[in-house]
Amino acid sequence: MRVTVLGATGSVGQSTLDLIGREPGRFEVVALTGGRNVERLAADARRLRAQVAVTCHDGLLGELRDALAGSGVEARAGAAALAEAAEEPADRVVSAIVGSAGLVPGLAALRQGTTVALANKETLVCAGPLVMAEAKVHGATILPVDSEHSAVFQALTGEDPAAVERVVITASGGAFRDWPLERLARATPEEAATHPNWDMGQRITIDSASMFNKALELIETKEFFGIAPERIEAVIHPESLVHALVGFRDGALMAHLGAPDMRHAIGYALNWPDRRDLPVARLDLAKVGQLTFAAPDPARWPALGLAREVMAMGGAAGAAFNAAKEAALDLFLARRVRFTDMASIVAEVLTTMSSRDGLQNAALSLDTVLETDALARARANEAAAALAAG
Ligand SMILES: NC(=O)C1=CN([C@@H]2O[C@H](COP(=O)(O)OP(=O)(O)OC[C@H]3O[C@@H](n4cnc5c(N)ncnc54)[C@H](OP(=O)(O)O)[C@@H]3O)[C@@H](O)[C@H]2O)C=CC1
Ligand SMILES: CC(=O)[C@@H](O)[C@H](O)COP(=O)(O)O
Ligand SMILES: [Mn+2]
Repeated sequence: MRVTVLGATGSVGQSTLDLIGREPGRFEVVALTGGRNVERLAADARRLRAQVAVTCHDGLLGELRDALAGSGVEARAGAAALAEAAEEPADRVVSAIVGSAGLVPGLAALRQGTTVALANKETLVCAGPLVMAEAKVHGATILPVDSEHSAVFQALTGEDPAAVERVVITASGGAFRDWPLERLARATPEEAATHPNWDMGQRITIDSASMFNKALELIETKEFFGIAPERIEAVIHPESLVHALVGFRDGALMAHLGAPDMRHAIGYALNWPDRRDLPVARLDLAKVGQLTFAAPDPARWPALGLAREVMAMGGAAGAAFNAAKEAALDLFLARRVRFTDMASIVAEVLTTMSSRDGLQNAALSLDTVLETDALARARANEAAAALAAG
């Protein structure tokens, strides 16, 4: 099987390479892409005998070439090279870049009619209708890798979509689930970047603490499965063992359980439509003992309410929401805004852009999405400046 991994140096990327490395001879690695971590990219490209290694940073081409000298792996750099790598013929393209930067290369792969294993949820949040339409036109398949969406996909296999009554995705509650509300404003990036159950990249881990990750996932569920927003629920489940549940018209609720290990969802997408052995821990339910669920508190996690507003708006609202969230996260990481300011900034951007920039009426093309993304980042920085000015 020919495989390309976009975002190979990250958390999902490394879990993917772990699976690939366990089955020598089964996979032919076409392209691996990364960003700043040229050393890791080159080492993995050598070890797995990739045809091409690409860093998204033009300025790192020399470093990548040096690191690959004598290996036979071709070094490339820059945004265009990244999209070209995604277009190389492959049986699976794993889309695991973080942020809206994953949209263009993911779309490039879909336009080749490739089967894309999609971890980059931002692709669907920013441009869901466009991406799903392009996949259809080009005969491409999207397999969800986000754990909740892989779980829903598995629960739906063989079922009549018309019989689905609701979809429930679970949320751990992140780092601050049990913190007193008044302490949240003083939370540091280091505290937010500690997940209770999953070992993930820094950005998604902080998004779990703010619940922006689940907000993105509500939108991802709507766009990928075509389910009406009022039929999609998020429930707090601190153990992260039940990933999602699908409710049917007869009242049956089918749950997907598994250890919090992304190699399950990644392996499922690599092996689909088959199931093969995967090196993930098996749950001992007697040891697990009990599973707990609770309704999310809107005061603690305003991001969920914002996601509902975005789904109601439609148009380019998803692109603005995601970009404002990314910009607010950058500001939080730079310690220029407080943890709780992130939701205020995103809310302000949505309000401003829906009244001044016609967000909800935008016809969704790639250009509109990219323009909206850039504008929302600028608006988020304006909102942060206004907050700082008091
Ligand atoms: N981690 C997880 O368990 C899960 C992740 N996801 C989703 O998967 C995606 C990846 O997450 P995760 O693996 O945690 O992220 P990481 O931050 O660990 O990795 C991100 C990857 O993207 C690369 N990258 C960063 N910026 C750019 C850019 N501008 N252009 C091209 N490549 C870039 C990084 O390169 P480098 O590091 O070399 O700079 C790295 O390879 C996200 O969309 C996330 O929401 C979904 C479910 C679970
Ligand atoms: C593993 C995965 O899919 C993450 O998106 C996970 O859902 C994050 O955990 P939270 O439930 O805390 O957001
Ligand atoms: Mn998830």
